[in-house]
Amino acid sequence: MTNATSTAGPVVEAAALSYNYGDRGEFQAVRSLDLRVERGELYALLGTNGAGKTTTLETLEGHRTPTSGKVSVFGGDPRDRASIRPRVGIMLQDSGFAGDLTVAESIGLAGSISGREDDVRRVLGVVDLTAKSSTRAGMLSGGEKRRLDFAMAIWGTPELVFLDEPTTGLDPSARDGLWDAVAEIRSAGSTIILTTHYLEEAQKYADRIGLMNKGVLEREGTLEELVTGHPSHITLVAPHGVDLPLTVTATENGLSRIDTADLQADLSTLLAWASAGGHTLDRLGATSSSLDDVFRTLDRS
Ligand SMILES: Nc1ncnc2c1ncn2[C@@H]1O[C@H](COP(=O)(O)OP(=O)(O)OP(=O)(O)O)[C@@H](O)[C@H]1O
Repeated sequence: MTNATSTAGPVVEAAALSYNYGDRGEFQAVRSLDLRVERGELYALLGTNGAGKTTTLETLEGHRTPTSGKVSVFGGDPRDRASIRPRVGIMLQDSGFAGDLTVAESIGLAGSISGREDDVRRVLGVVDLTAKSSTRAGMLSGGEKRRLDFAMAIWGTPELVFLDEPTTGLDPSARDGLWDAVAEIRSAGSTIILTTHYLEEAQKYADRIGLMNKGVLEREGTLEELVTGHPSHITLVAPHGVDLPLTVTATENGLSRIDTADLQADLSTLLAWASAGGHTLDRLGATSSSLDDVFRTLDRS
C-alpha cells in the first residue's frame, strides 16, 4: 500500500475490476469493470437489482479488496484510509451510526473522524434536521436516517463523495433538498459517484451514466449518447372508427403508443390529420427517448 495520492489525473479509476463472493469466490458479482471518473463529474451507476453496483462502490471506497484488477482513488489505493479519509465522504446503503447518540453528536463524531472542518449547525440545516438535533439517531424515521447518513458524507465538502442510493425512502421535497445540497458541493468542485434506481434523477443530474447488468458495465456515456438510436413515443387514445395516419406500436389500458424515430415530423403529421378531420386526440402525450427505454433493453433473463 502506498501513501502517495495525487491531485492530477482521474479521481477514480478501475481497470478490469472483478469481485467474487463466496468461501471459494464462486460468485462473480463484478466482472472486469473499467471505469474512469474525472474531477468535478457526477457519475451515476444504474442497473438491475443485484447487478453489482453496491459491490463496485464498496470496492472503490476501499471497503473491499478486488478479487482481481486495479482500483485507484486520487492515484492511490482506496484502502489506505489515512490518506483517503480526509478527501472522501461516503454514504453507505445501510446506516452505520450508533443509535444511542443524538443527531448532532452523530454528525459531530463523524465529522471529527473525517478530519475535515465544518459546523454541526450548518450541516444540520443543509439536511433539514435542525429540529431533530437532540433526538437519538435510533429514533429517526427511515428518510431522516438517510438524511443523517448524507449529512455525514458531505461534512466538510469532501473532494469526492460516494452516495449509495441516496434518495431511496426520501419524500419528494427531501429529495429536492438533497439534490440542492449535491449541487452546492458540486459548485465547490466535489466529484460525485452515486447509485440510484431513480432513472429520472440520473437523467437530470448526471454528467455520465453507467448501466450495470449481471456484474458487467454494459453501457456508459452521457444521456445523449445512451439514448441515441432509441425511439421517442407519442401516446393517445385513438379516436373510434378512423385509421390513424401512423402505425400504433402497442395499446395498453386504452392508451395507444406510437414509437417514432422522428418525433417532430410524426407529431406534425398526427396533428395535421386530426385538425383536417376534426378528430379529438384524448390524453395526447409526446416523450423523447429516455433512459427508461435504454434500461429496458438490458437482458434480465
Ligand atoms: N456478502 C455477500 N455474499 C454473497 N453474495 C453477495 C453479498 N453481497 C452481495 N452479494 C451478491 O452480489 C450481487 C451484487 O450485489 P450488489 O449489492 O452489489 O448489487 P446491486 O447492483 O447494488 O443491487 P441492488 O440494486 O439490488 O441494491 C447480488 O447477486 C448479491 O446477491
